[in-house]
Amino acid sequence: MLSVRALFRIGFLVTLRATTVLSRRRACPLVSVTNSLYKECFSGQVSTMAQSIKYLGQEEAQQIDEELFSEYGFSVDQLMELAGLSCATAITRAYPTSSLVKARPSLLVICGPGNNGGDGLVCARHLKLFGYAPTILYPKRPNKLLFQGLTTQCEKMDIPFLTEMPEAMVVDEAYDMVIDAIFGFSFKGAVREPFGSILDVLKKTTVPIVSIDIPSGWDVEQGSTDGLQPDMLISLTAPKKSAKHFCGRYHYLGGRFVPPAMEKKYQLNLPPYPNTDCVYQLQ
Ligand SMILES: NC(=O)C1=CN([C@@H]2O[C@H](COP(=O)(O)OP(=O)(O)OC[C@H]3O[C@@H](n4cnc5c(N)ncnc54)[C@H](OP(=O)(O)O)[C@@H]3O)[C@@H](O)[C@H]2O)[C@H](O)CC1
Ligand SMILES: [K+]
Repeated sequence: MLSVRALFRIGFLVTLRATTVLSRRRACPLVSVTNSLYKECFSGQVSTMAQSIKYLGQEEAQQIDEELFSEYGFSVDQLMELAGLSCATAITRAYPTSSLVKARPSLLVICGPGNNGGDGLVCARHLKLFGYAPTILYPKRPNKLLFQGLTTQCEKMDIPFLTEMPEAMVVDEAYDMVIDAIFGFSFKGAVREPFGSILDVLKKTTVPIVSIDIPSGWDVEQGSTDGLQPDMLISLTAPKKSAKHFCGRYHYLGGRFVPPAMEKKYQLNLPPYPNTDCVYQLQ
């Protein structure tokens, strides 16, 4: 006899499968479909697994970030290493090298001027170790030791750096995908150069785009109707409100570093990461 708990578990797996099929059809807005499926299938204990993960506003995301440093004693490079590693792990799960079409699994990693860009540098380094061939575009580099160190590490790993953004057709020909590490949760206002032109090129490309934390150029809470439409989103710590408008195929959660007391204080309701995994597939 199957227990009630086992039945809930089976229902959960069936829902995940249905969600995957729907997402491959790029049904949009996907998340509301997903949520209604969850609501339909689950009432009770299991529903707390995915249904009630908190979607953070911009100020709350920045507050949590600040508190991790000031109250919990983490350093930026510590969290950035974990964030970047989880991004590389999620990408490896969604796009294993064997599934890519180019002779070499070539990725273009575009890094912005803040910590989201730092996550991109760390992610590129780990992807190289995982057997991919990343190339980095890092047009606006902060004058800080942390970012200089991350850049040196990539250079020493023979990861090439581009001096300018290639045209959309060149991107499609040369790379299997683009990793968007341009802006994260501190993005505000109209996009300034050189990133406006870079995002314009990205909107014309057809290869899959993987966005770290937020699709760059999207309002952190409202999303965007005419912005990037990434194939994959990797939310760090907890999804931001704009993630409700994500219509791509894969949504992962990474950044498994939140202390339980903080999770409780902000009622994040994070899902249970399996075993020692540093990522959790939300969709
Ligand atoms: N706790 C966590 O989850 C961690 C997340 N990490 C990652 O960090 C980012 C947030 O990093 P932050 O440095 O605060 O911000 P951003 O990377 O989003 O970008 C800041 C830079 O972007 C420039 N900016 C902002 N708006 C615009 C715009 N409209 N046009 C052009 N440029 C813009 C801004 O420039 P300023 O001139 O305003 O200074 C900054 O240079 C988070 O999303 C995660 O990816 C950590 O790695 C680990 C902890
Ligand atoms: K991004």
